[in-house]
Amino acid sequence: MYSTTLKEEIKSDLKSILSAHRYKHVLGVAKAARQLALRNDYDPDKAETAGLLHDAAKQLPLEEMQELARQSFGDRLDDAIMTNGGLLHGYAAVTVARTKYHLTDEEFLAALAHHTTGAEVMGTLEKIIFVADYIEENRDFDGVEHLRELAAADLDQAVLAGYDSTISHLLEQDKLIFAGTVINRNAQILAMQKKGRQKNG
Ligand SMILES: Nc1ncnc2c1ncn2[C@@H]1O[C@H](COP(=O)(O)OP(=O)(O)O)[C@@H](O)[C@H]1O
Repeated sequence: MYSTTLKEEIKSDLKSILSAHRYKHVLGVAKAARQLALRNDYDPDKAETAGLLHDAAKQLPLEEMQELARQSFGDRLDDAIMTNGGLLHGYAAVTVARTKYHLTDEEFLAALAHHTTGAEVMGTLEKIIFVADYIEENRDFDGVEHLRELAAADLDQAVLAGYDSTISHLLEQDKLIFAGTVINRNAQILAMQKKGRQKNG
């Protein structure tokens, strides 16, 4: 399903539609996703393919992203997401994956959709792509090394640190913070607390 042939086809398509900088980032995310999958008992080819496709709609005009997102989500997305390409492109990538590559696996599509916003409940692949986007080898921001260390040790801690990094960065820049990110961060903390309680009996 997530074969070398498919990955090569996707890479060749992306190379022609993305800037060199974005294409390099995408290859970095695919590589990081593969490594995180191997560390977390997940299918590495599926994770690598999701890494390749996560930004497939990133450089389209907002109107095209909106049209693509509507094809998969109808009017279910918040206006705050629908009007912000930075938040919307992952949801638009779902339609690219479905229509261009005939990928229909729900876990796979959710990982594309939620790679920027996160979600209140995330499965392993969603977490892998969310974290890979921060830690891939071309990223160079304050705190990236710490995030890489967390990701190597504990995927859930890295997800939380990812939310924190985005929120801090937006605060520093006096930018709007999509409220869903704060809600999803709280849900991640509660899920980690619950898991800790279960582990400790
Ligand atoms: N909670 C949020 N509120 C507002 N903007 C956000 C939020 N989360 C991410 N963004 C912005 O959306 C854009 C896309 O983020 P992201 O998908 O992580 O980047 P990339 O596509 O480069 O990997 C970034 O400019 C980021 O700052």
